[in-house]
Amino acid sequence: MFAYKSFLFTPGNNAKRMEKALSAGADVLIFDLEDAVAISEKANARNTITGCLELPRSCKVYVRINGLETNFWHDDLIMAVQHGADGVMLPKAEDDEQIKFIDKFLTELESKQGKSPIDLIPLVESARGVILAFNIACAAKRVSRLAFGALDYTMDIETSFSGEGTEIFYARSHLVNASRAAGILPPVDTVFPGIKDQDGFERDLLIAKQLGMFGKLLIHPNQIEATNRVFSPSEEEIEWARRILAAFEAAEAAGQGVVQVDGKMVDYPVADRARRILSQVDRN
Ligand SMILES: CC(C)(COP(=O)(O)OP(=O)(O)OC[C@H]1O[C@@H](n2cnc3c(N)ncnc32)[C@H](O)[C@@H]1OP(=O)(O)O)[C@@H](O)C(=O)NCCC(=O)NCCSC(=O)C[C@@](O)(CC(=O)O)C(=O)O
Ligand SMILES: [Mg+2]
Repeated sequence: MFAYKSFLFTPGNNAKRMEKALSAGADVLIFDLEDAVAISEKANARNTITGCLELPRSCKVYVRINGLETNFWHDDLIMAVQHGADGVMLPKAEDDEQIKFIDKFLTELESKQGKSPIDLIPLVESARGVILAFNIACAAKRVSRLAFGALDYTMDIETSFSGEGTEIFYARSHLVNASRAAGILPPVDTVFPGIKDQDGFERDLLIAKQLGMFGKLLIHPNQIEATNRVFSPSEEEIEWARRILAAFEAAEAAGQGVVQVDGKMVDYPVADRARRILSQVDRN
């Protein structure tokens, strides 16, 4: 599974915006049936998304279904599988039991409809979800990665979303650690609500990247460019990786497992990081 960088949410009852989003440059669109759609609009949004899923597309399209605590999730899932969504996002993901339940439902639905398995991204956005993140990540093979929802999470832990990252430092790091331990892709970071605060947004991207998260949930097209840029290797990183690998491979050929480059020690983990950067360049 490829590690996508930019995931743009678009409300599922707005056909014009969903259609436009298809060419906005995000790796993934998330047509939303949950918190961006009023209760009275849920059935209309499901029909509107059905139409948009039929449109030709060069990006992936996921559907954020309603949570298992609602009466909507069942029809949401059937629509997503029936109309060829590339993945589904489960909001308010709290534990592995939920994931196993969804996985079983999807497996039965896919075999009935002769469809291949759809990707599942649990959106972790509560204290319980964070503490059980490892169990959630291991609960089904179709879970490619976790996503973090800080707006609901900060409400759940009775604080507020500062935009500086202080109050979500632990949750972000815990999701990174749980994902690595479970052997799945790094988690996708939370939305940043300040759609006019480009500097704050870019700072938030860099903090998330440094903590080991990869990719970001977005709420506006003007957040796509910075996200794709920050989560792609920079020219400096590519040049550094090439230099490190050349020096390390020469040292290794001479029977050494460690060498100094630019005044810093380079051993296997550093060389592996350089290889990972260059392999991401090839994939991009
Ligand atoms: C905020 C606002 C209403 C502002 O609208 P405005 O109209 O004032 O924006 P403008 O700047 O005037 O738009 C300029 C041009 O961009 C187009 N355009 C704007 N937004 C677009 C878009 N999203 N998709 C495609 N196109 C778009 C627009 O159509 C126009 O196109 P055009 O007319 O052609 O020029 C709008 O952005 C919006 O609805 N955002 C998505 C909100 C959403 O999905 N929330 C749920 C997911 S988060 C969540 O649930 C939290 C979480 O669960 C998860 C977590 O945290 O990670 C948690 O718990 O934490
Ligand atoms: Mg939420």
